[in-house]
Amino acid sequence: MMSVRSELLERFLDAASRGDEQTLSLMLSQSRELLDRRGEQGWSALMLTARHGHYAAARVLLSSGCDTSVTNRSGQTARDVALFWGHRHIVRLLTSAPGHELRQLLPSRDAEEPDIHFNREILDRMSDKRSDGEWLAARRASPETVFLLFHALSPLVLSGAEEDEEIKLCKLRSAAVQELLTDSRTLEVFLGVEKQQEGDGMLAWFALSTEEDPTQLLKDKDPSSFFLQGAMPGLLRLSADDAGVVAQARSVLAWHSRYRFCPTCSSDTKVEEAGYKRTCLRAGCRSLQGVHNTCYPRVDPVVIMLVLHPDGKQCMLGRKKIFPPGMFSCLAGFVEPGETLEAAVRREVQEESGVQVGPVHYLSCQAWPMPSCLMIGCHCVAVTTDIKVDQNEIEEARWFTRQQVMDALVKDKRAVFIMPPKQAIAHYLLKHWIGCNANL
Ligand SMILES: NC(=O)C1=CN([C@@H]2O[C@H](COP(=O)(O)OP(=O)(O)OC[C@H]3O[C@@H](n4cnc5c(N)ncnc54)[C@H](O)[C@@H]3O)[C@@H](O)[C@H]2O)C=CC1
Ligand SMILES: [Mg+2]
Ligand SMILES: [Mg+2]
Ligand SMILES: [Mg+2]
Ligand SMILES: [Zn+2]
Repeated sequence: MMSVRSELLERFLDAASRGDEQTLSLMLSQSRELLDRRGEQGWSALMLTARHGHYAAARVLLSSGCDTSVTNRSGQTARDVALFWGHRHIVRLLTSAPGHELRQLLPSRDAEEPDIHFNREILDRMSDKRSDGEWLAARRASPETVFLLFHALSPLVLSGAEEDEEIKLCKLRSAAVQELLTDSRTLEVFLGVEKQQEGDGMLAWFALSTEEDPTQLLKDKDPSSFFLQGAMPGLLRLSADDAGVVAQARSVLAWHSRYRFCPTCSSDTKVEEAGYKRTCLRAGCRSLQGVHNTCYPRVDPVVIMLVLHPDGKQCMLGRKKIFPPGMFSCLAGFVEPGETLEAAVRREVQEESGVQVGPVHYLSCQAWPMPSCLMIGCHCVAVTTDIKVDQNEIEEARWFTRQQVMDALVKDKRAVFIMPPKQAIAHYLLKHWIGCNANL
């Protein structure tokens, strides 16, 4: 028996083969995700209209923002199919298709990966050492080893930083944390060894965390050290090197604090692999057979996108109620199970602004440890432009011109909105679209 979903798709593809534009439009208005899907033969609706020379039906698909670059199993696009079967009017239509033009509005990627806040990796994680007890014990005992302290997911930092200065992590040595290391309540996560090192020693880093204030167990507490209050904006003020380490440590610790019990059977668990695994203590638990992702730290993928107007001169930004006054940023949303990044971008934009999106282009990503998101940054082009915001999530969404974005970037007095902070990937998506140089 065919599932309802694939039956729907076969009906849609059949309408494309017959050139039945009414059915195509009707079905798309109910379920837009049919647009670029391929059937059992590997053909999309657009390819079928191209195969049979149905001009009007092909236009219906194109005006819905259909992706002209999709290929069948032989690697042919709809345009290739039309060319092969001699439907020249369709070839012409596809060559000048809006999808084709819209795609050109998408800025290309930088040759180098951008150095966005939280992304820098100064440590080699050495995951193969996580189960090597002897090696870990030696690193733990080494006087040079760096220990970071966390309490309620906040790192211990050094005071003294002025308002606009970087906040520094308090890096403790082995001798200071002896009591913490032997306390059974301490949670320990091995973070890795420094990549850039003088000499031939290995400089390892660990994160330590306890439920009660761990500084009570410190030998010689630095009176000027304190736990950062709240994630924002403190974590954004860390240096790029420290921010990368904290992104890793905070996400793993947040996972421990939220997944204390086995998600499969709710029994107690024990920590293994230097803080990277929790194993159920109940013999016979299903999570002990094979590999279960419930035993490992979680990462939640989130798409974040700058929606470009089909005129190429404007972009859409929205604001949540919790944003500081005047700030507008890119729309974002969690990727749902069984969804591609492109589909997630189209769905979230549609849900939050009512705007339909055509082509989507991945640009770059950012670790976002609140508590463990991976922000997947995209540009995309809208195929409709009327905004109708989802009041639950977004207070307001608007189209902004390039000039307005430029004014906001340089904090000109004419600026009509405030940019998201430069540490957020939303800022980078905007800046990349404007094509500014790094000095801005
Ligand atoms: N670095 C940056 O520039 C930005 C980062 N973000 C981050 O992206 C995250 C997601 O963006 P939203 O617009 O809030 O997502 P969203 O548009 O999917 O809406 C959030 C809602 O989705 C539901 N949801 C679905 N899956 C979830 C999951 N795995 N965890 C939590 N809630 C889930 C909840 O009901 C939640 O209230 C934010 O929590 C924020 O931390 C958001 C914007 C900018
Ligand atoms: Mg959202
Ligand atoms: Mg949403
Ligand atoms: Mg969502
Ligand atoms: Zn279990």
